[in-house]
Amino acid sequence: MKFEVLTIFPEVIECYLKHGVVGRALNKGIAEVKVYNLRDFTTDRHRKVDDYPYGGGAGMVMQIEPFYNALRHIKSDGIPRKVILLSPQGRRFSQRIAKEFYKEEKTLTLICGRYEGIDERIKAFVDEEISIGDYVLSGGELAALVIIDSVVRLIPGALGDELSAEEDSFMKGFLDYPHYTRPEEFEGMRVPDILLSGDHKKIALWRKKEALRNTLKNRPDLLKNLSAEDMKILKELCSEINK
Ligand SMILES: Nc1nonc1C(=O)N[C@H]1C[C@@H]1c1ccc(S(N)(=O)=O)cc1
Repeated sequence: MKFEVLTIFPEVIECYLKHGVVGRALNKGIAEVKVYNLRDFTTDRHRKVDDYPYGGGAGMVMQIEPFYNALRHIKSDGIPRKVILLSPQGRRFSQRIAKEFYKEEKTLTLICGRYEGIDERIKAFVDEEISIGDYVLSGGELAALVIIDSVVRLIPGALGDELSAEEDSFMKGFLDYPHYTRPEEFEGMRVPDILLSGDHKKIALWRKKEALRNTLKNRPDLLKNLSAEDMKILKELCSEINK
């Protein structure tokens, strides 16, 4: 899986790519990220990337030319890619969209805006606009990293042998179960005995029940299309809660 990021702060992206799951995936060669500094695609000696907005108003707007020059350079290889603009106005990103991007197997070219955004004419060169949430960030770089991280986790081998993306909570369609590790007791709070029992079948059932409990409490909207087994567990849980 290949990613390309257009940004005025390449170091923000490059720093994140040195660590953790994404860093290991890049070192293994199962993912590739190319970061392009927009200032390298300017034509003036000040390497200017923004200007005052037509119509007045506060803030600055990113100029289209550096993005256009960068995209023309990048696209000259003729490889199919999906050009994505990160902005609060885009389609809301989710695990489902991460899977969609992964399965498409196209290079994802991520355009990161700053300031008040990018000249509207950028949309003539964009395939899709994506938002990671209903808030305004200082830059699209965090959103680009969210997409890179969540898609890279789906690549076989990215999570290492002991884990798989299928284990991720949102991959199963609901929230995760609680996790514990040593010590067995901390400030009077004990690890649930079931987790110390060694009975893997009962532990799996407990984890499913607690995942459903968390989902019922925090994201009931995710409780749809449950299997008959999960529905049975959910009903038991509801009767316990209503006792
Ligand atoms: N949320 C987000 N999800 O992805 N990107 C997000 C984000 O906040 N990016 C901001 C830096 C840039 C930006 C882009 C567009 C606009 S605008 N003029 O469209 O309002 C405002 C701000």
